[in-house]
Amino acid sequence: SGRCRVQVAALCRGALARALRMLRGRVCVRSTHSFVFSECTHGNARSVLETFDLYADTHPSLCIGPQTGEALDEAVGRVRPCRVLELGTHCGYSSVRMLRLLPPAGRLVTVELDPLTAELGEEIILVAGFKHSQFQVLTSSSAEAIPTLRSLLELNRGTGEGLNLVLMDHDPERYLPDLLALEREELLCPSGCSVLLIHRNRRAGDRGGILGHVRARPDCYSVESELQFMTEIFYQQESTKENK
Ligand SMILES: C[S@@+](CC[C@H](N)C(=O)[O-])C[C@H]1O[C@@H](n2cnc3c(N)ncnc32)[C@H](O)[C@@H]1O
Repeated sequence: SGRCRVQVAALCRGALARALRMLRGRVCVRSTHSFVFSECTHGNARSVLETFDLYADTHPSLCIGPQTGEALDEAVGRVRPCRVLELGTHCGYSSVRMLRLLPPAGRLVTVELDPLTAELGEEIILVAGFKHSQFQVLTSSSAEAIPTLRSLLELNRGTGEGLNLVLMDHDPERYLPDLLALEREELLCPSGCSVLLIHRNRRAGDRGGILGHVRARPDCYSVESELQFMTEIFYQQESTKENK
């Protein structure tokens, strides 16, 4: 019974730790949202981003922040994507960063697992001045969202259409399975798609095994750049490459 008590105590500690983590996550979302909502100039995406950065100067924050944000801006400016997928909306910081740089026909689908976070993130994107014709927030896990994207984005198979940019900042454990699902569903644009992976700690050094997958498939993948907090991989189907 001694061992049983120890096991019960360990279970309780695990449950408590999980509950605290969730609570902290929610506190972070609520306080980030209310700070940005009350301090920014509504309708002004730049002011929204500056207010997020101001908040992160003095509070813990899950947003990618200005440094990685600039690397993201550079990628969006270079790719000029028409169709963007973001996994992990959180409060909408990276969504706003990308939306402000999309070409006029550009559209963003962003996926957030937590319903409260999705709601608050969506509100911030609207506050920044973007319209539902430009973006959509899906409240679901990435695994559930991916199979719905073809009809949502009105993509027809075999027409060469697809996502031009994917930003993964949800859960490094999901990076590889979600990339495999995007491949399986033929959602990556055959003529080229940049996949940006955010990594925040050393443990995510192998980006959840995704780099192994990419390096084993040189026919359709290359590693474009590996920055401190962001890795860019490029997908292109061999048949669309010139002068092979
Ligand atoms: C680090 S935050 C994203 C930060 C955001 N890119 C930014 O810069 O503001 C990660 C978010 O992903 C969400 N998330 C975690 N696992 C997920 C999954 N499997 N599918 C969708 N969202 C997920 C979390 O709820 C959290 O809000």
